[in-house]
Amino acid sequence: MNKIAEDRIAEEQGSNDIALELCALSRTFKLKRGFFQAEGEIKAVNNVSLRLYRGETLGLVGESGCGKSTLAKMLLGLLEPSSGNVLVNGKEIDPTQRMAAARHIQPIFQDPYSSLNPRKTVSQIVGLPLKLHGIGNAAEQRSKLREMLDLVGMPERTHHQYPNQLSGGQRQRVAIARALILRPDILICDEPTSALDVSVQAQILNLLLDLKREFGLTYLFISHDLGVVEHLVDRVAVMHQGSIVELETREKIFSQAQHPYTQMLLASALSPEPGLGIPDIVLQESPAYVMQ
Ligand SMILES: Nc1ncnc2c1ncn2[C@@H]1O[C@H](COP(=O)(O)OP(=O)(O)OP(=O)(O)O)[C@@H](O)[C@H]1O
Repeated sequence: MNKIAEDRIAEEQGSNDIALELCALSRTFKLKRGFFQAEGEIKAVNNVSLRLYRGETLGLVGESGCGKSTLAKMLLGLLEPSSGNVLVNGKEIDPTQRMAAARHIQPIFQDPYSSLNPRKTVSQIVGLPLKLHGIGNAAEQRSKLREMLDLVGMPERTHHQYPNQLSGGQRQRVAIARALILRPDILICDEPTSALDVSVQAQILNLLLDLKREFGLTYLFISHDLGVVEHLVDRVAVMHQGSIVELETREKIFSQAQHPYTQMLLASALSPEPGLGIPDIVLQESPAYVMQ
């Protein structure tokens, strides 16, 4: 989909308030010579331009290795783009100003266990951003902390526990509380439920929906699970080999997908064969679909 189509969607939504803008973002990795591979480079993200409108949930889907996490890291200022830039609320992210960007944009990663410090308690983990950013005095910090832990459904008895004493779902609740304690506008959710049991997945997704309403958040929701995406997002961007090949409203993607790769993703998601997954197809060049 091109920019004109994106602008049309913005018009239909009655919004051109842009929370996050990616302008021709690319990231190349150098590949060292190895046993199975020659020296070279890989364009993990190739000239991606996207806008997230305030209050929307944009799904980013694509098979493993298509560049979703690389894109997410650049949005969070954790990885420098090879070219292009990222604007958060109209201001460019400078990777050296990560602290400033953290007030507006926060991540939730797939594996809450590895993203939580095992030597800190729940209260220490969630309270740390307030301390680092010098927000409020000690009493105010304690009250914000309790309020946030309450909102994400962490009972008081867990507040002094360590990550290894929590369930997977509780760990993800802690990660969500930590992401929200600074009251950011935008959450980058990178496969936030794929490490969880199915029953817990639904609870965490519902929590994310409730918090979005409560705080008026904007979400970039990265997932390979089209079932989850269908229930959660307003628009879907389909990524293939580093590029966005289709970007449309959820309704259009799920009922009238145009790009052959999107059609194939949808077909494999519906496949009755367990474990079939998404085949790694190589598309023929179809420049008409590639966003400029
Ligand atoms: N630090 C790195 N050095 C070299 N190549 C990298 C590096 N990080 C990612 N890549 C490559 O870039 C491509 C995109 O990787 P990325 O992790 O962004 O994909 P992904 O879509 O998030 O996959 P998954 O869903 O499996 O997490 C892959 O081919 C990967 O091997």
